[in-house]
Amino acid sequence: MNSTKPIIETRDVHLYYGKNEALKGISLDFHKKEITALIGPSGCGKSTYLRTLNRMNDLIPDVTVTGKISFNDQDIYSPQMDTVELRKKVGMVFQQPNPFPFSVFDNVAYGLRIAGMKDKEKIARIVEESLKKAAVWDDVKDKLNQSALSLSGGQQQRVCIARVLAIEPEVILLDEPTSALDPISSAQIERMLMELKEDYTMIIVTHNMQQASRISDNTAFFLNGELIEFGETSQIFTNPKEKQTEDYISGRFG
Ligand SMILES: Nc1ncnc2c1ncn2[C@@H]1O[C@H](COP(=O)(O)OP(=O)(O)OP(=O)(O)O)[C@@H](O)[C@H]1O
Repeated sequence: MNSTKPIIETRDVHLYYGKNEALKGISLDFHKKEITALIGPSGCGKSTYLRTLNRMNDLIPDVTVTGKISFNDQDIYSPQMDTVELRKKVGMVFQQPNPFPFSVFDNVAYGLRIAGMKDKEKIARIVEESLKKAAVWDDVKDKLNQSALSLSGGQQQRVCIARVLAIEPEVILLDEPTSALDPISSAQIERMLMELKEDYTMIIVTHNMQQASRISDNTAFFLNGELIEFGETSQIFTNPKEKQTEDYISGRFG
């Protein structure tokens, strides 16, 4: 296990939707430049937990979060936390590609312009770099002024990843980023994520066990709002300590 200081630390995190307790005391750490997969059956709280890490649950009414979550040693639930800044540093990619109904270029430039950047050359440079890092530049370099909605699903998802990269996050949260895509697009995204690991910390929710075992360093298995087991991915998939983990990864339930 990694002995460096975690970039994100979570301690005894409980989350309630109204009275329904969806997370029942999760403690888990994430280290720089590692990919962690969150796995578990539908409804076990993976997406809910992922959203606590950049306070996306704040946007849902009647949610209560207790426990502690820190990013770079800052308590992200403290009243001083600027959630706009937090979500720049801890970006998110969703299951369905969700480009804005603008051109490819404007999608990726969006966050830069919102942040007040006016230098057109600088914006163009960052857009190109981000599209290259997201491994979609060759597909779109002649279509920068076309609507992002005219691209394939896989290309749209990579443009959405470029949009996140443009605002220089440290952590990228990915909620089933390939489940709406065909196998070729999924494989392209997996390759890209493994390349991005050189520079970013990533946490990915996935139902695809092969995907988790191919790309992640660590795996956390959730069940009914609890963290059942966390460990190196190779250990979780070859020698799980808990019977529930073994049953899940061997397809006996879920
Ligand atoms: N916006 C919401 N309002 C109320 N309850 C919610 C909301 N989102 C999720 N829940 C409930 O919280 C629990 C955990 O859901 P969550 O979506 O986090 O699970 P999951 O493991 O990500 O599932 P899946 O793999 O199907 O996406 C479920 O019981 C779900 O019904």
